[in-house]
Amino acid sequence: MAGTATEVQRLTVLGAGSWGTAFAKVLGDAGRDVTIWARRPEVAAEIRDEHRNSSYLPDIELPSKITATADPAEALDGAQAVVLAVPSQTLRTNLSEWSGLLPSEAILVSLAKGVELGTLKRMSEVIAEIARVDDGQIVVVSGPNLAKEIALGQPAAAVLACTDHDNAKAIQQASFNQYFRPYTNTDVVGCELGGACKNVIALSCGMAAGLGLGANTVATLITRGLAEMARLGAKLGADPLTFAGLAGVGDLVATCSSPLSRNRTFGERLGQGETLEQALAATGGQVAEGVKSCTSIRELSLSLGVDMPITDAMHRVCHEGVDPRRAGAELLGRSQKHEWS
Ligand SMILES: NC(=O)c1ccc[n+]([C@@H]2O[C@H](COP(=O)([O-])OP(=O)(O)OC[C@H]3O[C@@H](n4cnc5c(N)ncnc54)[C@H](O)[C@@H]3O)[C@@H](O)[C@H]2O)c1
Ligand SMILES: O=P(O)(O)OC[C@H](O)CO
Repeated sequence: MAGTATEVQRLTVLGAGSWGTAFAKVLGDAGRDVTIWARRPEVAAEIRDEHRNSSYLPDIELPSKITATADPAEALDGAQAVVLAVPSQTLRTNLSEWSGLLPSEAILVSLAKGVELGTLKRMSEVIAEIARVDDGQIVVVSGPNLAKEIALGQPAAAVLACTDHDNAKAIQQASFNQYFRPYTNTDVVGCELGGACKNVIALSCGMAAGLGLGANTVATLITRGLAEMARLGAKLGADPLTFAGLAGVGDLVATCSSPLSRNRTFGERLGQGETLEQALAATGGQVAEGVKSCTSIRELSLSLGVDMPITDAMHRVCHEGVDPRRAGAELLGRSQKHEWS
């Protein structure tokens, strides 16, 4: 943990969705110069000229420190840190298009919470592969960070995980402000698994709510969800303490209980009887990562021999047409066991 963190003043955020825009605001409110890349030129123009992103964060005024462009080369020019704020399943394609433009020394900051379908890789693994950087150059952001609340300036904390403490510290200094308190951590595996797995558990909690079930059921799903993500983490070398922290319990509680969560809302729609297609159509183009990550995390758990029954149930409801009530009954009817076995 020796060394001095470089001061990061100029950052680029690639992705102008909910979290990319809210995180850019965090950085701007911390006094940093931020350029957002937006896929749609009209979104870039609105951010640059009117300091708003009405598609994703209506009614939020963005700091004047933030500018935007739809040209990735212009966005990345001179960046000391590059924040990747696109969905986990498109990150590989997005990053492949940008990799030749990334400043070689820039710290790469990952906001995405998911496990890639097919490769079963965590986001930092995808970034290291495509950008050809060491893992010490990649900082993972995780924790209870519902974008709208952060954009409103409501107090929240996060974890910045990196194997290189100085790089985590540099992003900590760049993002710390009056309402956003980032902590550093070196457990990248645990922080990424926590962020990806909690989306699947939030689907299940939403589904329970959609079925008219109450707080006991939700608390059971959160707690047993924590147990299954911790089992997966243990198998992959994560620090068990991470799951007791912001990237574990913290994010589970926020995502599984807030109506602002896209994953919880998605699950609620399924619980109310909507089909996958109907629930997808209602997302307004915003990503509910758990819908795809339930499949990749399930495959990962099967390949490692880790029991993840809630994740398995969510995969079967989302992708095998199993009725939520039946999935719930099957979860309850599994063989009896010790709490920690
Ligand atoms: N929204 C939150 O509260 C929040 C908080 C923490 C982490 N996250 C994570 O951050 C990541 C991004 O989430 P978000 O909320 O900003 O998502 P979003 O759906 O609001 O925005 C996604 C952004 O990616 C862009 N994009 C680029 N290429 C794309 C493609 N091929 N397909 C779809 N979109 C593409 C979109 O234009 C959009 O600007 C996710 O992994 C999410 O789990 C979100
Ligand atoms: O809206 P969700 O369900 O993608 O959750 C957002 C964040 O990950 C909460 O920390």
